[in-house]
Amino acid sequence: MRDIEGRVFAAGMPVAALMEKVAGKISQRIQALYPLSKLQRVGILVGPGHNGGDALVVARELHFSGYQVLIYCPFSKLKDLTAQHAQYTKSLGIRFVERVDLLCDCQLLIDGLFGFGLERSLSEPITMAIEQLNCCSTPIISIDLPSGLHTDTGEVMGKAIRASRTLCLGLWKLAFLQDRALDYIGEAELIDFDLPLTDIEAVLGSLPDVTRFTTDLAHSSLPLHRPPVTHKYQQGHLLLICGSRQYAGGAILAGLGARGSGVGMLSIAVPTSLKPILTAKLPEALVIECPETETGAIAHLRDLDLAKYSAIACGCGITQDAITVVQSVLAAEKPLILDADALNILASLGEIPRRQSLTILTPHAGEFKRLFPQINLNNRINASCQAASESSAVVLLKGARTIIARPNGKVDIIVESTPALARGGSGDVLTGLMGGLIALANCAQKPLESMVATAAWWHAQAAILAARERTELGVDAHTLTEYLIRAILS
Ligand SMILES: NC(=O)C1=CN([C@@H]2O[C@H](COP(=O)(O)OP(=O)(O)OC[C@H]3O[C@@H](n4cnc5c(N)ncnc54)[C@H](O)[C@@H]3O)[C@@H](O)[C@H]2O)[C@H](O)CC1
Ligand SMILES: [K+]
Repeated sequence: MRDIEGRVFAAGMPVAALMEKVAGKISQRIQALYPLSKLQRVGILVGPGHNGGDALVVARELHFSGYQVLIYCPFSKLKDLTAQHAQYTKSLGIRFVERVDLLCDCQLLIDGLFGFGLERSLSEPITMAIEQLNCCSTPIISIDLPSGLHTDTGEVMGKAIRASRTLCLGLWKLAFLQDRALDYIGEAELIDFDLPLTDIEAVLGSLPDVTRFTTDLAHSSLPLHRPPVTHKYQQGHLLLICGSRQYAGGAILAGLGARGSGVGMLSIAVPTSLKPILTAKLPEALVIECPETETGAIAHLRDLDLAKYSAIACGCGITQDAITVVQSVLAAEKPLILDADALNILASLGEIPRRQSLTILTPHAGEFKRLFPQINLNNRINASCQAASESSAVVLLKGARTIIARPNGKVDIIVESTPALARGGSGDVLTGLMGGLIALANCAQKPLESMVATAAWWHAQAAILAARERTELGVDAHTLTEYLIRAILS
């Protein structure tokens, strides 16, 4: 953003004019959210840089609209433009308070302490003030970014404002896509202020590396329409390898996820003792019974011809005893998804083999650390990219904001999701669903890599819809599978 605005200023746009335009939009939005009829007293937190300048313009606009405005600015040295706005707001008779507790009876707070210019950890007295403000129950709207968060990593630099809503300016900053920042950001909203596309592209490239994966993108790759003349083997054949005597449920849920994908044929390889239950739950699937280890895991894949499948998904409920199975699928020349204990087995093998075909790894943070112990997970976006580049696999890192990184550096982030998915079994559903989509796409010779994000988007949308109808408590993994089709109808 610093480089983009630099180009805009160099082209002749005055800095003050841009601030006036941006802050004008912020104050309009605030007035729409909190009209004068609802509340009158607004406290404004002003920092030393241009984030503080934005806040002072907002203070002036709200003052002229009839709000009672109080300003708290605990800095003696302000940037020039900010200092000018401070001088003018004072001249208008807007009250500056010395102590943060004097804002406690405000009905709304606007946070303009720091934006993307925060460059080191905050210290006293600011940290103390932030702590006090976070304890008031007053709603806080942050300008650009909650003050105290690092704009890229989302790290809390000492202390950070816990906003109820954040108005992000111009372009989404990376912090909005980092799990650890989400508690501070509250509702996230983008305020557009007409940055020229040529300047954005000059800095970020025409296809930015990081993409927010949206409904439009998903719909462009969902295989919603079939040719009028086709047969089941032309609609993909997925081999799911899953389950153990200990974990039968993972196999069933992965199977139901695959069913939701619309894949033409579904084969499920399970230990012998699981055959009756899988046949009962998924009558359409071909259930392949495999010899069992003493512990009830799949011992090996018999003489299965792995070449006949369009994709393989392996791992749900297999336990760490199914080592031979994971070795066999790694050697198969088919698109392969590894999840759950297949990832733990892969980690124990010590090395991720290079494969000719696409490999997709779907770890949560714990599995990620076992697979890539040398990669620091502090910045989830960078960590996923590094993992994808090192392993030559597509890495899907599960979380509140699931990240999908490709070996070529492209990253998709699922920006709409729900904590309802934090529940046993929901990952198994995703693996089955993704396996089905990859099998379909491979059979239709469509791009495979975009299907990973499409599956994650679909899975999240189903959970959002289910949570809306049933609350976040009502989205068990089995119920989730029943919302898959409904999620793409709406
Ligand atoms: N293009 C846009 O998006 C526009 C954004 N605007 C707003 O400007 C800020 C960024 O302004 P900038 O002055 O560069 O940075 P900050 O206001 O975030 O603060 C920098 C200021 O603070 C000092 N500082 C940094 N770290 C610390 C610290 N730990 N403790 C104390 N002081 C610190 C630093 O020295 C600077 O003086 C952006 O977020 C938007 O809100 C424009 O208004 C319009 C265009
Ligand atoms: K801020």
